[in-house]
Amino acid sequence: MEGPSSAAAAANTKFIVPDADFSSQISDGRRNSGRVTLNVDPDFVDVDQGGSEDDSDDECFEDGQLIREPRRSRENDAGVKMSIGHYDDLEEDEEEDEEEQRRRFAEGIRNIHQNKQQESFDLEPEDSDAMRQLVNTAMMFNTDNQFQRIDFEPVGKRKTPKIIEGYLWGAQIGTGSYGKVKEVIDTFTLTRRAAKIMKYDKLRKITNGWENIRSEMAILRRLNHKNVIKLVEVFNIPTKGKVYMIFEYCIGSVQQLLDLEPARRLSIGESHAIFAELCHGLNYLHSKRISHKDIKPGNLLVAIDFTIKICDFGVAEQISIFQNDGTCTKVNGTPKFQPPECVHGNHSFFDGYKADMWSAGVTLYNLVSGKYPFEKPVLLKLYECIGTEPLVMPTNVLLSNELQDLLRQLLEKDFTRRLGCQETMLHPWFMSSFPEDQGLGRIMERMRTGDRPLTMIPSMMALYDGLENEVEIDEDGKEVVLLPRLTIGGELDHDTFRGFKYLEATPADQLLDGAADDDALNPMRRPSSRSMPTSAPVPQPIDAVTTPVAPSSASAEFADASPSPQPKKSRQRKKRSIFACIFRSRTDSV
Ligand SMILES: Nc1ncnc2c1ncn2[C@@H]1O[C@H](COP(=O)(O)OP(=O)(O)OP(=O)(O)O)[C@@H](O)[C@H]1O
Repeated sequence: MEGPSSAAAAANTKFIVPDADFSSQISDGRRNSGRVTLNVDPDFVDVDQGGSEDDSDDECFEDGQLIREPRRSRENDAGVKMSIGHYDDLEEDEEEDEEEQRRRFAEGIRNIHQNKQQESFDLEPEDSDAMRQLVNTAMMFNTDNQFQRIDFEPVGKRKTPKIIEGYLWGAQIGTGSYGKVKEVIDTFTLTRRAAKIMKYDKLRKITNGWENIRSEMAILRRLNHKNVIKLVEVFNIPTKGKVYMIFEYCIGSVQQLLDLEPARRLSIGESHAIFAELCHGLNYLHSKRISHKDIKPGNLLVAIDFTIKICDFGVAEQISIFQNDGTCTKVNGTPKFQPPECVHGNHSFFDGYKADMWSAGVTLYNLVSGKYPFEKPVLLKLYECIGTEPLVMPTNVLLSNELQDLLRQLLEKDFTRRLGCQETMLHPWFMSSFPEDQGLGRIMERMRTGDRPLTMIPSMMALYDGLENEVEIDEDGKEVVLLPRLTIGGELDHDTFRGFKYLEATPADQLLDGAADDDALNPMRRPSSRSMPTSAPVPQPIDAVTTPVAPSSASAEFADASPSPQPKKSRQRKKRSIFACIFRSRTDSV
């Protein structure tokens, strides 16, 4: 499929761009309504929709074609309990003043939108002083019944917060040949995500750019496995000329792990742990008749719970169900990881599954030794080397006989004799275990303390600095400070900034802490296509539909999770800040 020749043409393209129906939907709803709604309550139950959100990700695709899942119109969110700009059910209590200020804030933001006609409100250098003034007016907060004005730093030094399609944008966390990858937080589900941003122009310039992206989306939406990256959502903004793919968030790639090591290699136990997860992911892909064709450490991401996720399906191929083998004809991938049958020109076809196993073999070789089995500075020489030269085991590390045997069988030049995925998983080295401290433990420690803090903090500060403590009334009627004020004098107060702890905590920490009962460590998210993009069963909040629920406490998930015949006295929650929700959410990988 040809890529659209212009943004206008893109708007008519069925592949990514919303169809006419959707265009009219969004003109009613959020996109053109000029409203920014930070819908931040994870307990939110959409009463209008009967508490059951039938927004499975399948709506993104119709007849094999990708269509944009329309965002629900904010006009219908009468049931929203904690969304800036919607306070239909606002209880009259001592906090109304503050709510009033929030409403004023949201109104200011709406003003900006009406004037600027775009989803985000980041100021570019060419923006006028008048516009800046307008933003300043909108960014007023009230801490002690006194308006405060946020002074803009010189434009260019720091961008103002940006919210696009409900995602609050953080910093760039990666770059690929197709575009940038940025960290975002979904303000609906309050989950950390990674957004891959691709420009139409760039996609047009890359050979098969549009085809590859389209194929990546089509393949990814069918996949649901713990070792395969999850595609949460896809949308585009024709006026910006950009396509956005929202993925589950990962803290880094295996390549980054290797780069952190002085010797550029991992221990045998670490390599084994990563290779085992890679094989589980590949086995799943092959069972779905998908050949990845670009397996390498750079395309293995490490999730926050330290599972390995295969990513980058740009050149992956869906093998026809009418083929009884993995025959592929299109050669793609990274040269050093390509098998002889792809680079040597002796074959008119190759087995995609076996090609993946070769790449997995090169990856394993690279993990344990930091070297590549076939390496040459010039591409043609490299290809010749892969096709003809015998495999030599690395000399910088001592490999066990079993590991050497596995490498030989994976890096077998004759693909008909090469090990398949299931055979690999039955190999003695694969099945052997390693001391626990040689597994991913060391990696976990390193990455846990690595440089992946929440990069949206400055944006959240700009939007929410000055909010009061989050308070909850417990069962005895006592006030419990759930989340203390996060800032002192415009600076993050690290002593009270519990979020960092939660963001960095592992599930084991939670158990050790005995904190599993703590609300703050049990993220509650409403069921949504955004947090459950796959075919995972969505809990049906029947109780929530039929039973009137307390406005701010009982979520559908809660209702489901509390089947006790003696209903507990529901907690009365005064208010909840976006910070608290975000820190609860961490990532849905956990
Ligand atoms: N879900 C994610 N979470 C965290 N970081 C990510 C995520 N996806 C991608 N990245 C980072 O962004 C980088 C580029 O992503 P990706 O490989 O998907 O882009 P690409 O354009 O397809 O790249 P390539 O040049 O390999 O084709 C990755 O190496 C990784 O560091």
